[in-house]
Amino acid sequence: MSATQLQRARALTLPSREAMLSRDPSVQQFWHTNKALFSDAWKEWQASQQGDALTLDSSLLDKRLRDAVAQAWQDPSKEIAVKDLLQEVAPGVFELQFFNPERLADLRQYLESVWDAQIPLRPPYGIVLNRRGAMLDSRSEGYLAAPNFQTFYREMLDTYMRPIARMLFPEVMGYDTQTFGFSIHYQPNTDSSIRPHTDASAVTLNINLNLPSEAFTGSEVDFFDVATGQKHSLTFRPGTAMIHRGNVVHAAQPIMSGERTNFVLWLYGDRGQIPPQGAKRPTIDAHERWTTPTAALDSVAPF
Ligand SMILES: O=C(O)CCC(=O)C(=O)O
Ligand SMILES: [Fe+2]
Repeated sequence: MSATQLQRARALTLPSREAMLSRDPSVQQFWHTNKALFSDAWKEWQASQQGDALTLDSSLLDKRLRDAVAQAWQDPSKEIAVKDLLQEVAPGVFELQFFNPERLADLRQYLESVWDAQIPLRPPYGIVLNRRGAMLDSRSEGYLAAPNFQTFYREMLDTYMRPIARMLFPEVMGYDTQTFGFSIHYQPNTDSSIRPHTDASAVTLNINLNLPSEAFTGSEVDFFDVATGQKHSLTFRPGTAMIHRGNVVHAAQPIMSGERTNFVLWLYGDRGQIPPQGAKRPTIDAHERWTTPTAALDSVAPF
């Protein structure tokens, strides 16, 4: 009997961490050569999961957010109800309850099953290589191509993130056609921190996936305010998200105990464009904000 695509994908050996870090050409070739195989394997894996599979949909999200967003899509003049759920926790950094903490166990279990699938997944290595993270966007090599996850990923970006980003940062309008995303996982002694940097995004939504029972210490995210020279250290609570322009300098302090898991989602324009420095904040009608761009998704990946 011939092997299935899932079996074939599982039989492959992931490029070494050293090869990935040195960006050895063989690594890109590995992902490129096996792209269709991995895509088929994820479909096959998903089919094999039916029955005990979690329905990945907006029922995982905070109910108040879900209701306010649904109302704003119906009637954009009511978007203020969404804005009321956002708190500015540092200059230009807004916090919101994104996931329902009580549903995070389901989502995390899904992500565990993704690891158990043993299909090669490419970890993110933007600034540092995060060993227990995965690329989420279809533009990325070795991304999490399970179709139901992809539908959910698009919903997070299209239904939730983009209109919220446009409300807070109107200058991103038009620089928000393209998407990018990855997951990260910190734990002491392996991947524990990230140095100060800006993101190559117009806007970043960083969502925490820690269960209420998963306490951690350290791992504050520092946001640097260039205007005042002040540093604001913020701590994620389960299911909360922080949304900020990509050009805000930020860093993650070392995690001292426990673990932290987040989804990091980006929006930017075609060919990686971001709003020019000091871009004026245009006045945008609410009806323009609550729309989904029709531009084709390009295939440029920031890393
Ligand atoms: O630690 C965090 O949550 C922030 C991660 C981050 O800034 C990044 O991956 O670009
Ligand atoms: Fe970042």
